[in-house]
Parts: sequence; C-alpha cells; structure tokens
Amino acid sequence: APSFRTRESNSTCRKTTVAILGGGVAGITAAQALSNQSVSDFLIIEYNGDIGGRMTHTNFGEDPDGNPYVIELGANWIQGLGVEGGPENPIWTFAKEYNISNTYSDYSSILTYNETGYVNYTDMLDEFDEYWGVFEQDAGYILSENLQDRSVRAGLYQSGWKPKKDMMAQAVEWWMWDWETSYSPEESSFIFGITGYNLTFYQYSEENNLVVDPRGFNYWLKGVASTFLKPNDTRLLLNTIVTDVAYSSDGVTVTMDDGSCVEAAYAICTFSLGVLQNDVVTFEPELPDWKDTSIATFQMGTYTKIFLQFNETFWDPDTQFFLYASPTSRGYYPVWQSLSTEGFLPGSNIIFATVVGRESYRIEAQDDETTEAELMEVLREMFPNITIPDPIAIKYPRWSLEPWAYGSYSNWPPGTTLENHQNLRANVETLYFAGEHTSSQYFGFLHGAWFEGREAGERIAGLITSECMNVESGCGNYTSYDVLHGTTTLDEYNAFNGMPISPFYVADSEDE
Ligand SMILES: Cc1cc2nc3c(=O)[nH]c(=O)nc-3n(C[C@H](O)[C@H](O)[C@H](O)COP(=O)(O)OP(=O)(O)OC[C@H]3O[C@@H](n4cnc5c(N)ncnc54)[C@H](O)[C@@H]3O)c2cc1C
Repeated sequence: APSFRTRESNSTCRKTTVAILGGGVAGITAAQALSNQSVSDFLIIEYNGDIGGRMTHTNFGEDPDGNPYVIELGANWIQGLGVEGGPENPIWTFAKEYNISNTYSDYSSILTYNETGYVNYTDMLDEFDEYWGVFEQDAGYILSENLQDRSVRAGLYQSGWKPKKDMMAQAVEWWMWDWETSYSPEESSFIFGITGYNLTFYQYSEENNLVVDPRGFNYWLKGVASTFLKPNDTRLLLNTIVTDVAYSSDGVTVTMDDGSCVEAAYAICTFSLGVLQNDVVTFEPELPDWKDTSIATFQMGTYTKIFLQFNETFWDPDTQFFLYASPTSRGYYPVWQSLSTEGFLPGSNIIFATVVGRESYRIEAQDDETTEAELMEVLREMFPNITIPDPIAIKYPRWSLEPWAYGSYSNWPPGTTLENHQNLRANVETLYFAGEHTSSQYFGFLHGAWFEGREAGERIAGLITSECMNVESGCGNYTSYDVLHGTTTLDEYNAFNGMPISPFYVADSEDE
C-alpha cells in the first residue's frame, strides 16, 4: 500500500489519505466505510452545494397557503423493498430509520389512453406479463449455458411478444421496459437486463414505494453522513469542481477548476458514467485501454420527469398512473403520474409526465413553453370531454445537459460481458471507481451506488488497516481483464461462414 503520509512532498496541495470524488450515495457510503474502520483522514470533494448527487429535490408550485411543494428531480422510488425474513434493500432500511415518507406504487391503479381519449387496453399489460415468464426463463438459459447475449428485443420476439405497429402495444412495452431502464428493448442486453431485474425485484420484492417527503428523499443520506461528519466538517468540500486526476502507484493528485489541489494516497472516483464519458475530467496518464473500453461500452440513459401544476385535478384523483399511446411516436409522453392522489400530495393538482432516451434528449433541449404546448396537446387528446385549463406551474430538470451527471443512470447494451463491466469497476493503480454504474447487480439504482461505495471504501480501508471487512472478494485491487476476446477466431472468417474474402482484403494491394 502506498504510504502517502510518509512520502516527501513539497507541493502546496492539501494532503489526505483518501480523496473521495463526489458526494452522492456512493461517495458518502465510501466515507462511512472508511470511518467504520477508523480511517478518518479523507476528503469528500463535491461539485454541488449539497450532498446527495442524483438523489435531489426542489421546490415546486404552491400549496393553498402559498408554500411550495417539494418534488424529487432524480431518484424517487425505493425499488424492491424486501420481505419478512429475506434480504432487505438497504435504502428501504434507511427509509425506515429516517422516517422517509413514501407510498406504495400500485401499478394496477392505471387508466389507458390513446389519441381519441380513454381506451381500455389494460388486458395487453396482462398479456405482456405472460410473455415475460417465457422471456426471463430464456435469459436464464442463455446465461447458464454461456450462450451469446442478444437484445431484449430479440428475447421478446422469441418469447412471442411482437407489438408490431400497434401503438397501444408499444405503449405497454414502453411501460414494462423502457420506463425502468431508460433504453429501448433494441438497446438493452437480454442477459443483464433480466439479471438486474431479478436481483432487485425477486431478491428483495416487487414492491416500489414512491418517496414524497418535504425534507427530500436524500434526508436519509444526510442522516448517515451526520454519523461521521460534524456540522461544517472541513473534510467535506462543497462547490468544488474536479478537473484533473493524476494517478500513479504512489498516489493521486486531484486538481480543481480554481487551481487548488489535493494529494492523496488513494482516490475513489464516484462520478457518473455520463461524466466519465464526456471528458469533464482529464486523467493523467490517460486511462488504460481496458478501462477506456468499458467506459465507452456501457450506456448512460436519461429519464426526465416533467411536473405540471393546475388549479384543479381534472384527472381521476383516485388513480396513480395514466398511460398514453401516441398514434405516431413510441415513447411520446407515455406515462403520467398523479401526485394529487391520496398518499402523495393530495389536493396539490400536480401531475408529471415521464420520458426517456431520445425523447428526453429532444425535450431537455427545448424550452419550457415548447414542452408545455406539447404536453397540453397530449392531455387534451387524453381528456377530450374536459376543458383543461393552462397549468399554473411547470418544471423539469435537464439531466442530459447537467455537467455533474450527463444523464440519469446506466444501462447495459446487448452483447457485452461481465468481464467488460468488471473493468468499469476495477481500480487503476491507486485510483478506485464506484457508483451506480459500477454495480453489476443493481446498476441504475440507489442501492447499487450504496453497495459499490461501501465496497470501494472497505477495499481501501483493508489496505490501510490490514483488516479486510470485504470478506467475499477481498481488499485492494479489483479483478480486471486486459483482453476481452470475441467469439469468432480469425481462421473462422472463411467461406463456410459466408466470408470467403478476407475482411482485410484491399483491391490492388499485394497483401490481403
Ligand atoms: C431522474 C432519475 C430518476 C431515478 N430514479 C431512481 C429511483 O426511483 N430509484 C433508484 O433506486 N434510483 C433511481 N435513480 C438512480 C439513482 O439516483 C442513482 O443510482 C444514484 O443516485 C447514483 O449515486 P452515485 O453516488 O453513484 O452517483 P451521483 O449521485 O451522480 O454522485 C456523484 C457525485 O459526483 C459529483 N460530481 C460529478 N462531477 C464532478 C466534478 N467534476 N467535480 C466534483 N464533483 C463532481 C456529483 O455532483 C455527484 O454528487 C434515478 C436517477 C435519476 C437521475
């Protein structure tokens, strides 16, 4: 282990043993793991003015007394709670400990619409569920037999689900797939899409509870942080933007946009995959090819909630979800969620629409007025017999443009491997990585960030204290793979496989 504290250093950089880059769930959990092993010499460096990262809230609209409501712009659900006697999602454990107010999302509380208004196609939701049974078994078979991965689209097709151009079936499919992963079935890995689903919803439970708490969802994380950080703790550097990370086997130097710097024996980078993919931070030396390939391979999705407040609740106040099938465009403002319903913010007259992927990019790039006009057109199609007033407030985040996130959460493309993902997790010398995206089990979820932050903290604490708490996979270096092989060897590029001409053939060249 590098013994930073004994190293000679003449630089004026602030010195610490562990620099934790980012104060989201993974960063705070990493710091907690270090503290739990009495490693108190760390610094948390955070871009924003508060901790929480992608679990963030804001004020919106007004209640009858003129006070704003609090809405969650990022993470909103505790997903997969746990059952009596079984393992429990740690976020659910914290939600209970800190009395985070939340309500069960009842996915059967749904009304379905198309461009003509209310049309009941909920039977298609049940139909999709039947295909899902076959679909997930197929994925399990592919995994256990080590067969080639394919897309979720291919998996759905082979299970018999073919929505074709039926836009209501497309809306159902969006509700069942894209809404969770923020990518289409074509863009998602069959094996790892199903693995991720199983590990959260079958290991814990299929329940999702939506958080609506005036203190914000991240109140629990602040509670956790307060167990090892004092008020105004000088180890938490807020409003501090990292621009360069220089690493070696001796330690890491982190430089900020104001020119200040921190030298550490180790660093844990918890920046999102979107941040890593957008060259916000320069790594010196450049990250090795195996690391860079993994950063390039995995996807950063975008999930956008668009909140509207009206002066009345013109939709059914007893229904939680409203599904809309656009006649022309799959994923065009498909899911609407009422917050005006009992258990959420009753009487608030707030409803929000969710879009993901390409629609998110499109909508996040346009102004509120343009989006409001599109939303109102959809609502007027859904409720043709009601005179819908104009909204009194609109708000939505631009996740795809946020320089500290560049997207919402990660997803696995078809055809990748666990080894490739392991390279996303693995450390490069003294520089470690953690976050939602480094979790192969729970990518995209708060609990994924929590487990990964804890593991990175424990691995480093194990090096420093010589006592390894991470019993299953050890401390110090993560496993990584220098080479990721494909499935077809060069000699198999031949006529029998439909390629009699060498893929390297160049006309008029002496060499093939
Ligand atoms: C819209 C949306 C909806 C979601 N819904 C759910 C949900 O319902 N349930 C669920 O379980 N999960 C949900 N998630 C996912 C969940 O929010 C994430 O998995 C989790 O918050 C990620 O935590 P993290 O610590 O890995 O990353 P982050 O929260 O991104 O933390 C990284 C930190 O690094 C900081 N940072 C970035 N760049 C720099 C820099 N250059 N210098 C200094 N600091 C920097 C950031 O400000 C951030 O605080 C949702 C996410 C979004 C965006």
